[in-house]
Amino acid sequence: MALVAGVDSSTQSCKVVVRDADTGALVRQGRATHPTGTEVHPSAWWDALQTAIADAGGLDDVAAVSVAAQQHGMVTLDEAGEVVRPALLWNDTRSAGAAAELTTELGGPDKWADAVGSVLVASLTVTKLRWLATNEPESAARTAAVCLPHDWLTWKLSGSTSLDALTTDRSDVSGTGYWSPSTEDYRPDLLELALGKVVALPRVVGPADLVGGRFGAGAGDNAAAALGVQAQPGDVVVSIGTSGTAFARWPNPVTDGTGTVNGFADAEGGHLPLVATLNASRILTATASVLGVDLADLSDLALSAPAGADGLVFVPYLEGERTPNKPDSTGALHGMRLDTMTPGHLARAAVEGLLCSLADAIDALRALGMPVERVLLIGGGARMPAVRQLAPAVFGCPVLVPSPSEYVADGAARQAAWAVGGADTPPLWSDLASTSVEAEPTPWVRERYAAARDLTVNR
Ligand SMILES: Nc1ncnc2c1ncn2[C@@H]1O[C@H](COP(=O)(O)OP(=O)(O)O)[C@@H](O)[C@H]1O
Ligand SMILES: O=C(CO)[C@@H](O)[C@H](O)COP(=O)(O)O
Repeated sequence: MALVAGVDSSTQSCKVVVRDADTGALVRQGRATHPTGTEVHPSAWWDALQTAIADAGGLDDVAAVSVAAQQHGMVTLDEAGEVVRPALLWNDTRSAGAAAELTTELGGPDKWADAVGSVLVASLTVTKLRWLATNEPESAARTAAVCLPHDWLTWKLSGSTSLDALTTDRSDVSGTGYWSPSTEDYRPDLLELALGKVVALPRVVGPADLVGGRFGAGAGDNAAAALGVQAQPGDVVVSIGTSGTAFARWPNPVTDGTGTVNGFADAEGGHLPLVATLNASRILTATASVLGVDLADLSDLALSAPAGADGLVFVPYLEGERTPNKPDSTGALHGMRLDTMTPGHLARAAVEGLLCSLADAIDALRALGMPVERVLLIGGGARMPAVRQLAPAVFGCPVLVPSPSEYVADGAARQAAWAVGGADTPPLWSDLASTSVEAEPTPWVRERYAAARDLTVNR
């Protein structure tokens, strides 16, 4: 029995799974936590990976390992391969001004969408490079190479210290803002526009390539999740992690000049139009903390209140927001009355606010012509019964909830199995165990949310 391993180095933690390469059966797994904050030294990811690997019983017996990770994080390396400064993560909004500058300099949002598949917001790596050039010119001057979290971890695992050995994959590089999903080429001119110079970039390897004899190409975490749930055309995957995302596999590059949908590539040679929000599972943890309850009690409270929380609306922009692009926004509570000031109403409004923002994301994919035949709900937040139960009511369609698993790490493991097997397509692993959840649609919940979501103030 050949074994493969998959890693998910995500925002809040690192997870490692070891699976049977032929059947996909889970053999062992491990995890470790990441530091909080939106600026993290990559060595913390490396330490967490070592802990998670040890927790998973080591990787000596696996044929291949693939690393998937949070997207967009800016990892800067000097000539010697040393990290120049802590990475700015996807949810760090300090480069919002840089995004606006670069947008103007290229001639507007459509120009960026055409060039790199996405309209610029602070999440994209290229905006972080402009921020670096403007605010830390000494660090920018020392920077000899730029890569992403999964590129750096794969390189470190390989033991290499040469910048020439850095590799990435289509799915993750498509979120940098200096690679075109249409031509599948880097745009060094855009890198130079941002950073003031061209630096070394990872070589983009194919989805099923093996690097250094033992490492898969790796992927952005959402593309890996699509591999992990074995997403098919017509499926929309909704993930509730630190970020909220909705994405679908699609054969052609997608551009959306409004900036709602990112035209990313996937990890199978196709494309992955994706909507991402800055606020998702932490809406739940923050609300539980305010109420002084745990997540299980928050779920019970939410289910104890009526649909629509009697008009209480929670606009969940607690960390600013990326979609819609409101980096300086704060969240808001609307509809506060004596009778809606109860823990149950607040819990309900938090869950519904989260789901309404994701329903908007699904609608944006639909508006670009993506079929929504099945909605698959994954990520840590999908473990909450209230989220699972209310999702079909808010989304207005049945929702498939795959049984809890680390789908990003699973997808990375499936990629590793693909690389080892050498077939044209990833191996078909056994069908997901999942539950279909249905509920009577509650369109008024979304109408009320739509009326409130623009009523926010900035920090
Ligand atoms: N039962 C649960 N109910 C609600 N939220 C949960 C539950 N279990 C985990 N979470 C939340 O899910 C998040 C982690 O999910 P995950 O998908 O691993 O995120 P990420 O990939 O961003 O690190 C945490 O914020 C955690 O609080
Ligand atoms: O920025 C994006 C997608 O564009 C996020 O989805 C990150 O990739 C972080 O993912 P999680 O840690 O929340 O899973």
